[in-house]
Amino acid sequence: MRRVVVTASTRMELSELIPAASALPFSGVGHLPLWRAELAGQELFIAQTGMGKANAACAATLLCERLTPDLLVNTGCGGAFPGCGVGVGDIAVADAECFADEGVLTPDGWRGLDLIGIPLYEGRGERVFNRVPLPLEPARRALAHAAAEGFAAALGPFLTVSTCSGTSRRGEEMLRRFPGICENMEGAALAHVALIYGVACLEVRGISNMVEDRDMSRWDLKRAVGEVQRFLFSLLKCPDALFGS
Ligand SMILES: O=C(O)c1cccc(C(=O)CC[C@H]2O[C@@H](n3cnc4c(=O)[nH]cnc43)[C@H](O)[C@@H]2O)c1
Repeated sequence: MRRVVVTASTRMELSELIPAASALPFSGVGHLPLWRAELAGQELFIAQTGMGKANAACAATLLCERLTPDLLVNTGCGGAFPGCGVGVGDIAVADAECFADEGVLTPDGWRGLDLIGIPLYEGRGERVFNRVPLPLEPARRALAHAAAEGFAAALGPFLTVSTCSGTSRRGEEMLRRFPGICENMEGAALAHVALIYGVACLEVRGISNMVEDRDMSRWDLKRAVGEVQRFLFSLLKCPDALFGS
């Protein structure tokens, strides 16, 4: 039976998926709040990682060590960069993840880890500095599934940050570092651990806000996490869409 592990940083981002999948609490994987279900002939684990890169990397390591998943799916909400093709309530699918804060601030501006010359990951013919590649086929199948099921969605690179971009100016600065459609706080860490363990990784997020001057009245966390969980549940019920036929 194929094993799929879904992660999100907060309980709110899993609040509809857990009951929809009839998942039950499962203990024994470190400190992690975890649920287990069987869905469409697959074993599904749903884990709450906590917010940010440190929590995400710790959780992903535990999950890869203890559960040896066939696929790691990271979900939750995220901010969309204006003009990238998605808005609040839409779905963003990652084709790569970038550690967008890791680098050097030089007198001539910010530079990525290639300036230092020491990769974050080296192996299987790859040297990864800031940009962690994600397997393209699961991402393309997820995008096609979104279109088929009537969800507005876009595919593109995601940026993972420690400091959320709460101004348009900061958002523009981040896009000068790396092209991207969606900002978040965990994805690159999960993609990085999945790469180390050789586990396929997919990231799908619901857009809760635009990356712009911070105005919480324009955010819709509830709609974002609702849409992405409905989308993800529909995807998880279709092993062909998840793994290919
Ligand atoms: O209060 C704020 O200014 C604020 C800024 C960014 C995110 C939050 C949250 O409460 C959610 C954190 C959670 O959601 C992801 N997320 C959602 N939108 C963004 C964003 O624009 N930039 C970065 N991360 C975002 C993130 O992955 C966290 O897990 C509050």
